[in-house]
Amino acid sequence: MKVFLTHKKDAALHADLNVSGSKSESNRLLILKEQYSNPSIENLSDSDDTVTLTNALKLKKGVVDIHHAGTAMRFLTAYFASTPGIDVVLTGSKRMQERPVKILVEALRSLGAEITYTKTEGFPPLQIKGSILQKNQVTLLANVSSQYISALMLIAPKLPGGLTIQLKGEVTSVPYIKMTLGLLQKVGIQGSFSENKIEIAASETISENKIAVESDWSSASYFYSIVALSEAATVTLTHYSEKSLQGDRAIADMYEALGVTTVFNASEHKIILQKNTSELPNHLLLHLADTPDIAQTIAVSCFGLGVGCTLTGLHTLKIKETDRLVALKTELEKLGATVHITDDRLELAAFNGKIKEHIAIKTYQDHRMAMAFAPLALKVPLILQDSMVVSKSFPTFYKALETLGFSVQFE
Ligand SMILES: O=C(O)C1=C[C@@H](OP(=O)(O)O)[C@@H](O)[C@H](O)C1
Ligand SMILES: C=C(OP(=O)(O)O)C(=O)O
Repeated sequence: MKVFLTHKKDAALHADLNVSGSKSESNRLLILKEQYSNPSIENLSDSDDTVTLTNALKLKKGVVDIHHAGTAMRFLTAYFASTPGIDVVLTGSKRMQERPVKILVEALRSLGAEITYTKTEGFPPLQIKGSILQKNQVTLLANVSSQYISALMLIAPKLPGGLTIQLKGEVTSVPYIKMTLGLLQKVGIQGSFSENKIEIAASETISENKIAVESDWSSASYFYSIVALSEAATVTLTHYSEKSLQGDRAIADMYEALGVTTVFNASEHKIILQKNTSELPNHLLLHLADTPDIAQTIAVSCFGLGVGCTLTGLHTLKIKETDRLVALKTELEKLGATVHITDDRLELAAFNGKIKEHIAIKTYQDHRMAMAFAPLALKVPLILQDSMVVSKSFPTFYKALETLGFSVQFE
């Protein structure tokens, strides 16, 4: 379904919005809860990826289809492989079958897991027979996806001797590993992460029985972009705090340079995004290896603001929901941009022309393509193809746009 987006002239860009819980935190807590029957989770993400994982965790046999959900694929591979009685074929969407999983499968096999590929070596679907994994040391490559490492960390405390994970190569998406460790520690499991070595102690029980998930900072990024592209705006978002387990909280600091000031209201757990009038840079240089999910938001904001940017550390973008580097270049250029990409960086030339109107942006089965481009409707009427992809992480996204005065018409 296509959506036609414009912003209603003179509609006020002021709103209080409720964004649901982080899908990354939620999916980690669901795996812990399945293993320990605790904790109960407040502000659970309403994303498709979290619903998919919740349903998949009820299955013990047969085909388990996790659609587009990368964390579900990786976390379940480890969880199923380490759980006796499980006998499943774990599969996903066509794209999921192109997203590599070999590094994780080999790490689990080295611990004693029974996993075989049913189609293509190195990729889902996987035939998994669960068993108790007896070993407690593993080494794996850390420069492809941190999800492999988080997957091992989440099953580690249930292994008889805990787990020591040795990381090889430059570690990517580090805040997600720290988030996993932070959540384990929050529920009373002992662990450490320093100098490429992660140690997680075995634990029969956990100490916390209730955890509130902070709302999703990757979802918040789209409101930063909206405020940045507006003439004036104040957007309040609930269930956020200044100190976060989510690396994408860095968006608050990054957008200060793009005209958005964040006020942290600690007592009400809110953030208030306000348009500031500081002068924009000509060119922005950002290294995003810690925060890959906000690269699209930033590239589109910069384009709309006429700011050039060099975004580096993007080597993981080509194995996400789509090749995000190619998708960004193709769609930004339709609007008039000049974009240069390599394997791990994107260069956008400062654009001072007129953005092309009524362009149909392709979303490539990628929720973040739709949500990253939507804020440009503040500048020009815009069409998003296959618009419902947003539900992977943010099912109420278009409702939020309407609250902010956007006209949202589906066809
Ligand atoms: O662990 C997680 O929750 C995630 C880790 C990141 O993936 P990579 O480690 O593959 O970069 C991120 O892009 C993804 O959206 C969520
Ligand atoms: C990459 C993402 O998710 P996943 O890897 O979990 O599919 C994302 O949400 O941007």
